[in-house]
Amino acid sequence: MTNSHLTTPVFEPSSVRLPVVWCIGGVDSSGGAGLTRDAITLADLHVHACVLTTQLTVQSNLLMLSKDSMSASALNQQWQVLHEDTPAQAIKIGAIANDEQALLLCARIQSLIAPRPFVIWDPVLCSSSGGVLSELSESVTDELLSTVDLVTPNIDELAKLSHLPVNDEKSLQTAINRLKGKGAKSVYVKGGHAQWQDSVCDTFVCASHTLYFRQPKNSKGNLRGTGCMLASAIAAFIVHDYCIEDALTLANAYVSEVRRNTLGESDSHHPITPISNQYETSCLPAYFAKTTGFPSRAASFPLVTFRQDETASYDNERFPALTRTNLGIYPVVDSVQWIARLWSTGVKIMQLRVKQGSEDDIRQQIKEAIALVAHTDCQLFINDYWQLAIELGAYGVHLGQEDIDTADLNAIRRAGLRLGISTHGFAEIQRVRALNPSYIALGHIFPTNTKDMPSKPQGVARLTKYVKLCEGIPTVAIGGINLTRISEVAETGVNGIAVVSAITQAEQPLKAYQALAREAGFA
Ligand SMILES: Cc1ncc(COP(=O)(O)OP(=O)(O)O)c(N)n1
Ligand SMILES: Cc1nc(C(=O)O)sc1CCOP(=O)(O)O
Ligand SMILES: [Mg+2]
Repeated sequence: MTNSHLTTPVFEPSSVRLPVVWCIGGVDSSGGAGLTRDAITLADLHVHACVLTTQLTVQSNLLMLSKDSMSASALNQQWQVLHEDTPAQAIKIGAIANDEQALLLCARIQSLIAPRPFVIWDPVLCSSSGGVLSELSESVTDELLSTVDLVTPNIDELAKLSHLPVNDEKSLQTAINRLKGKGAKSVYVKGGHAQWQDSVCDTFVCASHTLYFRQPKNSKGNLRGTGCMLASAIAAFIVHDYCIEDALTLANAYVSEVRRNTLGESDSHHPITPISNQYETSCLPAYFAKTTGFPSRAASFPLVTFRQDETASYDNERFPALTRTNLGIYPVVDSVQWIARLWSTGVKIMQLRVKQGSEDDIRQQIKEAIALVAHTDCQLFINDYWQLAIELGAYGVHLGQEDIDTADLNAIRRAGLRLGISTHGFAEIQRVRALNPSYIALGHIFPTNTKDMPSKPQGVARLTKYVKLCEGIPTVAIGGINLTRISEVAETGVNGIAVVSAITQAEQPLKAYQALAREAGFA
């Protein structure tokens, strides 16, 4: 990973009004955690925070002195007023004082009309300064678990919620399954306290898949409120319309960046020293979180994997570099006839993406396409058929996310083939950066009719951020790019622009290629 700064403007302008997140939790008088931390985090990430107070806790950085809970009716009143005045796009729940408050919240959330706001519960049972914040019965805890969309326990909280010991990978998985059995829709476990791990590995489990987010272990200082920060940041990225996987990746990167900004890179800080007089706080080193805005350092982003052992089977070496990285227009075509038609334009990169035909026909097309460009400087990539590409000596292979699980990446690299991989957001980019491919494709930028896409169009503002995050690895933009849109795509600094229909559906494809190249400033 590089240490470069991603200096892109923060959030793409969506609307005049800021999106709204409701934070429901306790006031921490020290300002280290709780609602204050939530509101600071949300403001830092361009979100308006409404605060619904469950309790007032009197805390210093070291200890909790007292707490006073709101009545459920006072909490209800806060909800009612805001519901009419400033509805939430997401709700972040922190410390809930008692069963009465919890049941009120469950009833309120369940009565929200679809599409209801995304609800995250950070089940802070104890404060990091010591002291119990939440005393919930098992049945009420279970009701909450099945009501919210995402619960974000640390290891100790997971053990308490599941009533199971958590002390290794297996018991962690068993405890997560127990929460799922109780109706939890998705669970994000913070691995910071997992002594058995040699990196900090957070685990996300939902109905369809599991993701792991890894950061190097950081023994520096004890920054309070990072759990609140993480859950609030997830809510912020959700209301900025990121999918859950990207919101988690960004929130993880955000906390890592704030931590580094506050505690620095070295271990030369003063450890927090116990104090003799519990009311005397002036000698405490002040670890007041220094906010950073949208995470901007590539090194702050976690490594994302879809299996615990995902990287274990990789050689961890780079794939061969592209011969030239100023790629220009990258035609993606569905037959060798197109390759024959286009190579004479001087095109620097093409892809054969055949989706129909017998195995013999596909083999023949790949063979002919390789022969056609053999004595040119056109870098030809074969989509999907990595075994044939190796066997027939292609220049490179292009694979999608699902292919990574089944293709033998080491065999592709050992055979000397270049590898391009598709991505559709921050989580996938972080998965793929670790593989050191020859290029990373970033899609789909605009709506496309060529392929059914499960993800949303990314837009140019996000593309700009992706290009910076991929620094050091060539990038290719794809999806819905045509003559009208191409110049703004080229301005993001992407190395190549892949198109299907803008060339193959054009009346005069060769002229269309030239016009696209001119408009993008590549000609
Ligand atoms: C340059 C480029 N980017 C993305 C894709 C999509 O590849 P993949 O995810 O493998 O999907 P299919 O193309 O196989 O439908 C691509 N082909 N080229
Ligand atoms: C094949 C493909 N892959 C995409 C991705 O985002 O991974 S978008 C896409 C279709 C691109 O076609 P057009 O240029 O006609 O929009
Ligand atoms: Mg493919």
